Amino acid sequence: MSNGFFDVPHPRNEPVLSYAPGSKERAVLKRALEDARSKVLDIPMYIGGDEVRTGNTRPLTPPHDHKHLLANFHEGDATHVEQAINAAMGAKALWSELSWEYRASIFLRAADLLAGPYRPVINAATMLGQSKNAYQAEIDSACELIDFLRFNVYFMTEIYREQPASSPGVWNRMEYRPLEGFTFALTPFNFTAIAGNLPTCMAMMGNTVVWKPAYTQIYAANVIMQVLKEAGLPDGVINLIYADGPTVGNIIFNHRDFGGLHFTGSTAVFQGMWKTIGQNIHKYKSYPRIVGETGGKDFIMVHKSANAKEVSTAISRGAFEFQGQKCSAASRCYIPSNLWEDVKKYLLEDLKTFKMGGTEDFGNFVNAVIDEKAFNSITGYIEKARQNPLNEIIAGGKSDKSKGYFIEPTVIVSKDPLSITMCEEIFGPVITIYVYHEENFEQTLELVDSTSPYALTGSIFSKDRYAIELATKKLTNSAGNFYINDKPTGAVVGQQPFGGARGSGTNDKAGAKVNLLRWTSLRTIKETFVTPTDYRYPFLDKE
Ligand SMILES: NC(=O)c1ccc[n+]([C@@H]2O[C@H](COP(=O)([O-])OP(=O)(O)OC[C@H]3O[C@@H](n4cnc5c(N)ncnc54)[C@H](O)[C@@H]3O)[C@@H](O)[C@H]2O)c1
Ligand SMILES: N[C@@H](CCC=O)C(=O)O
Repeated sequence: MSNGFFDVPHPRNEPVLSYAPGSKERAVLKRALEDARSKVLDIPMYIGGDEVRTGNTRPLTPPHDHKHLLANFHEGDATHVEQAINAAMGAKALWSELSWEYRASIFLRAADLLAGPYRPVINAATMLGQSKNAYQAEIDSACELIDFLRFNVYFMTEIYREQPASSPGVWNRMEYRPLEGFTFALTPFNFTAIAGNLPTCMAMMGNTVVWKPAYTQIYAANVIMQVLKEAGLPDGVINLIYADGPTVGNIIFNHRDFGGLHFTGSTAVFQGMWKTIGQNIHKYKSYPRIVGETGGKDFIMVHKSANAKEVSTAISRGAFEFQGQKCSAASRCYIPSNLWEDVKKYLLEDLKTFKMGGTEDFGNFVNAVIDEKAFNSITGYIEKARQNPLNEIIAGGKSDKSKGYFIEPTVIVSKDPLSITMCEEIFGPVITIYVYHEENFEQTLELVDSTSPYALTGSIFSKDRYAIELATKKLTNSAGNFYINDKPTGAVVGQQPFGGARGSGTNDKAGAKVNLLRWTSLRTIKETFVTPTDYRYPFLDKE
């Protein structure tokens, strides 16, 4: 029984540890990396209370060292998708009726476990499984995931507090029910925090979940599941399965009790699923909620008044951190002719100092791309760009997949602002730069807006306030996250709610109250204290 209106701890962003040479956290993380490297895990699916091993195993290897075996995971098939749905449906009644503060406690405890004993474990898993260096793993798998859990609990209580007005003699109440049926979380490879956030924020609101991560993120997904179990998540609330996407989708999107999709991944996959859900709409008990955060072709737009060194630094970090595999990564840049020579000089100086290699060497700024398919796709774009006489590759362009999937950070300068690499999402360490005449700022803003179907992130660099205001207005719909004098990556939960519109998704802002609202179905209750007993209006017969 719960008697009390409880306040949850006010969330603060988890401090980012530095991993400086000689620091305690660096030593602990190094040990966690050694420990993880020294064994081969056997990773099951988690369905209901069971660890499910099918015997149909597939290997997991570090992208930067693909001959080293980290783990084998057990792949499932259609029967496991059915089992996961049944487990989610079976757990629903108890979970949805559990008082919210007990649900909240589980996720707050998970956050503290991640901030404490599991921090090196989940960072090491992300560094090895996804080839993310220590600094990038820390902001993702530790800090952002911890923030998602703590802030979402807080946002949940803000939602529950929102209640309607009541007139005299009446008490109106708003009840925040979970969605009917079960929900589905489909998560990408690139952020451990996103993989953890999508299923947990639905579960927090009282839903039960079938969760399918990208195969290339399973190594860290397994740690998330261990943390949730240790935090006390009851069996069947989140069911983690590994089966190929279309197999899973085919069963889930044909199920009468499918209640909602929480997706992050590529635009093409999202659009395909939306179409299937639309075609099947008559089969469902309710209209499923559909939330998808998808691709981007994120820009840096520079005004003639900008500082060249600031711009080159934003390119170095915005385009090449985590090998450009952030949906927010800068991949097209518009530089005025008066600044180009300086920006180019500083950028090439930076690139010469980049070290590329595995994640266990903390000096490497650049690591490997996620897998061979991504390697082939990205190098294919570079080769196509090389063949275009309007392009010049001024840095990088080489690659080697013999030990790991390494691609040099690549800078293409294009005389054609609509060349392929200016327009399409590449999702790798490649940026294309278009140098415009310094007096053509306004026309170039129009080009920025119309070049790509996406609208995820973008930056304006300028010292001129009029130019900043003009860009902010002209690019109103070009980005869901817009940055002034900063790189377009690195959104922080609670500070820059994240997501884009147009081809980049439904813009339901990860790590924000508006996102949690999608996972609840409101019931309005009106209670009348003195119920009328006469149908006549008070003065009906007094005329
Ligand atoms: N907007 C954002 O917030 C955001 C954040 C991270 C990544 N992304 C985007 O994600 C993409 C990179 O991630 P990815 O390569 O893992 O994306 P992806 O679309 O290939 O995969 C995402 C998930 O969908 C599954 N999947 C793939 N094809 C499927 C199908 N036909 N049916 C059902 N499921 C299917 C995958 O197995 C994976 O679990 C990029 O486009 C990037 O921009 C967007
Ligand atoms: N939220 C992250 C990007 C997530 C997508 O990959 C950022 O802001 O850089």
